[in-house]
Amino acid sequence: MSKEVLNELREKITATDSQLLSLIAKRQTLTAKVAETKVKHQISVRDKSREEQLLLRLIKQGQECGLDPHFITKLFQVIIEDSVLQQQSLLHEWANPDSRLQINRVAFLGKKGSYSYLATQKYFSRRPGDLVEIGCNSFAQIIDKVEKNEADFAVLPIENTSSGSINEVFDQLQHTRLNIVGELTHPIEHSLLVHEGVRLEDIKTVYTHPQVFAQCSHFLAGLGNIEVKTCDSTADAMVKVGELSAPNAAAIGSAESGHLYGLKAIKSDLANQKENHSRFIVVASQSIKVPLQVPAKTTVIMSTVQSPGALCDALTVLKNNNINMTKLESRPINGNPWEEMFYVDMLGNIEDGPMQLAFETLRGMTRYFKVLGCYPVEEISPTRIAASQALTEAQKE
Ligand SMILES: O=C(O)C(=O)C[C@]1(C(=O)O)C=C[C@@H](O)C=C1
Repeated sequence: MSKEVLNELREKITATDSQLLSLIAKRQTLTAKVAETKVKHQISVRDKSREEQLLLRLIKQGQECGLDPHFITKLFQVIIEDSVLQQQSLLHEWANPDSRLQINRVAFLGKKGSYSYLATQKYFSRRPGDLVEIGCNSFAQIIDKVEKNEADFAVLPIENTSSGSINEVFDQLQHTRLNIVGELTHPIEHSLLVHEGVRLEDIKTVYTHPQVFAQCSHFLAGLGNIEVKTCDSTADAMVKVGELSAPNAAAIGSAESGHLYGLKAIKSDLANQKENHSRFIVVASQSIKVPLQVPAKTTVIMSTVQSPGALCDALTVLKNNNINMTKLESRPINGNPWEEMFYVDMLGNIEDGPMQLAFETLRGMTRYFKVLGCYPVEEISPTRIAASQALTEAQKE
């Protein structure tokens, strides 16, 4: 193929991609109007049966043009997820006009390129206002920035699918007056980052964050006799290796961020578990109002009385009010040996009748009870039934 033919084809692809972008933008304008209508008529943002119909039709239509049903499913799941999140964030803005800021000052762990930095970018890309990044060295410093009004929000990692709960963050939440106003899940894809030309067998020292060390322990054990040096964040690990001229050092971090420090990924997918995701919470001084059309989560902390079955009794209150608990974590109470503070995440809006009833009962039977926040659920489970149904139908034809 001559170079001119290739160039001509590429120009056509570029033009087609531009049309695709315009169509996606047009779809977004339409879904924003849908959001307005839903607010007026108090209809839920998510309508899974509409999504199913939509996917079924698209898969069929796509097949007529020779497009793979798996590809169509994946593509539209992403488009619908974006549409739901976009609508949720519009509804949130309309319900909380005072929280709309021109500038969002956000404190997070590490520097440019840390996973918390990537999560911050992702979360605030959907929100109005410019982002001012405030990189911090510790969780305590992050919380302090918001408490002293030097930052409007803090983004904190709370749990990871490989290494579990991040205890230090739970402990910070015990003592702060800040509120949880949001959450997000971000894929954590660890790569081994080195200077150009460095090979795996040259590496003698790996710089990493302790949580990342835990998440990649199998890979690191397989490297044999190497020295592991811990850093405050993955970005610090990248800075360190970026500055070192030694050809035998590597950092573990996101490949996407490695280039910020002149580093290149020589090995990816280092985590013990393939599905390696972190859940982050967003905290602020003021609580927010979550519109009833948006799926919500509420988080509380409580300490129960010291009697047999006290925790079980407290959780039964949730069960009796048909409240679905999504996480239960316990942490020691500082200064009270063998006593525990329980963190409970549950699905539902704090304004729901059953939740109010449950909290009233819990306040009366626990030693300590505090709502940490009610916030929109940001995890959008893709509509799968429709996809598998359509695939079966397509195979039959
Ligand atoms: O049709 C709606 O009700 C929409 O909100 C739009 C849309 C979509 O993007 O197609 C998004 C969310 C709903 O779950 C269903 C469909």
